[in-house]
Amino acid sequence: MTNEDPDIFGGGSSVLLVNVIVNGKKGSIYIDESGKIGETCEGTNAGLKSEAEFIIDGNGAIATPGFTNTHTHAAMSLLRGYADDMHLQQWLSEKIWPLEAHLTGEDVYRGTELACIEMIRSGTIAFNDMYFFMDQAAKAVDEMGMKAVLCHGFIDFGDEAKRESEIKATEALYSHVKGMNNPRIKMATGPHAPYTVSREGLTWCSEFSKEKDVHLHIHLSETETEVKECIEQHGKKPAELLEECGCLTNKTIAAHCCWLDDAECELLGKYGVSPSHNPASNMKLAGGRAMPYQKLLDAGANPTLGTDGCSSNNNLDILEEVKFAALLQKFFWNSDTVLPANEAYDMITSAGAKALGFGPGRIEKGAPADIVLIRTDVACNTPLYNPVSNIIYSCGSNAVDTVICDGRVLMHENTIPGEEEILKKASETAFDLVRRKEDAG
Ligand SMILES: C[C@H]1O[C@@H](n2cnc3c(N)ncnc32)[C@H](O)[C@@H]1O
Ligand SMILES: [Zn+2]
Repeated sequence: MTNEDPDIFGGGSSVLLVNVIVNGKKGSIYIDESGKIGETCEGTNAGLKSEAEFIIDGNGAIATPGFTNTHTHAAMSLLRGYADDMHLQQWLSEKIWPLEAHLTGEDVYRGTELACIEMIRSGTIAFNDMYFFMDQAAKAVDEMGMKAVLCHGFIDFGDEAKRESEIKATEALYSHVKGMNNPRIKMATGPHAPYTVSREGLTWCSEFSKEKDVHLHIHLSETETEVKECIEQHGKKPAELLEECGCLTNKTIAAHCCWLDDAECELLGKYGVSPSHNPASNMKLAGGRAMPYQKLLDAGANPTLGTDGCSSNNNLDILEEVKFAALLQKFFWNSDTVLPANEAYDMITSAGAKALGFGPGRIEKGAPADIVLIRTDVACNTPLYNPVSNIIYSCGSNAVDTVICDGRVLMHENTIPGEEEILKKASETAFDLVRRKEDAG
């Protein structure tokens, strides 16, 4: 690839991608100054060459729509490797939550920057994030040039005072994001899970989401224990409880969904919910069951893919995740045809983009220019019978060369501006967080 000018990272410029494989054919893609795809055509299109401020020679790369990660806790990148090989409830209550009690806004800013670097490196352009101090997450996303739906993790454990403070945090995030007026950044309500949020809390979140027309992001049926406890406590299965509280809509993203039964899959389908499959996290925390992908799809839900946070994964590599998804579905459901490559590809492109409301997730005229170039002059792409097969089953993120989000180049020739400094700061911040916790006893 030819263009060495560092200004290519600035954004707001027209860019012509030449010598790429787009929608299965050799061609070029013109991106206009507003960050939209002007046109795609076969050949190099000499006419457009004079108009474009930058020309990127893809050298035969595959141009794919950028990928979407529909469930993560980005700033948990700071907790990577902090607590592994534990049972989920013990992991959360004995290790993760006590450390998170010492988190600051600065930690979340640095952790989210680190997460963005990692996501960009695997071709991710958008993500759905649930954490704390989300104004600081928004700052990092704004600067890094990605797209995100951000929510404050709302946890009340049935306590009214706690609920009031979670409501305030959610309202504050709404005002903050509105004030940023950045179309790449949206907010959602984030009731953590049916086992950490009261009926009143769930209902408040669903009503707020409807009133403000924003997404709702929740963990659903990750473990068998939480399903049993939900039935004991509420006399209902988790998805039924969410329906009763108004939490199921086509703007709902439900992470995990491992233990849903057939009737619950039908409920998610009826409301057009987007389930987020998190195979690496589920395997690592030994959830014991894979999301019923085929049942959810057949019921009319919009299955998508997420990495979960870095302390249960332990990375944010969507290309690794999508291979895990395609393999886990086949292994767990004992079916060699379930979740074929083209459907796995849809999960991280069109379905993910639809879930978060960020364009069609396809390379077509008028769509946001969210485009990733994947090198073909590498072993994992040789031979190239079928680009989609290679992306799902053989490519590692080391083949990702260039990442463009809303027309802004975030990575080019494997370089992300400022990366070294971001990694250094994140490492210092992580050690400082652990030290603060230890000092507090
Ligand atoms: C937003 C909240 O969600 C927690 N969190 C992180 N990973 C998981 C998981 N697999 N299941 C449930 N909660 C999780 C974070 O640690 C934070 O406390
Ligand atoms: Zn999670």
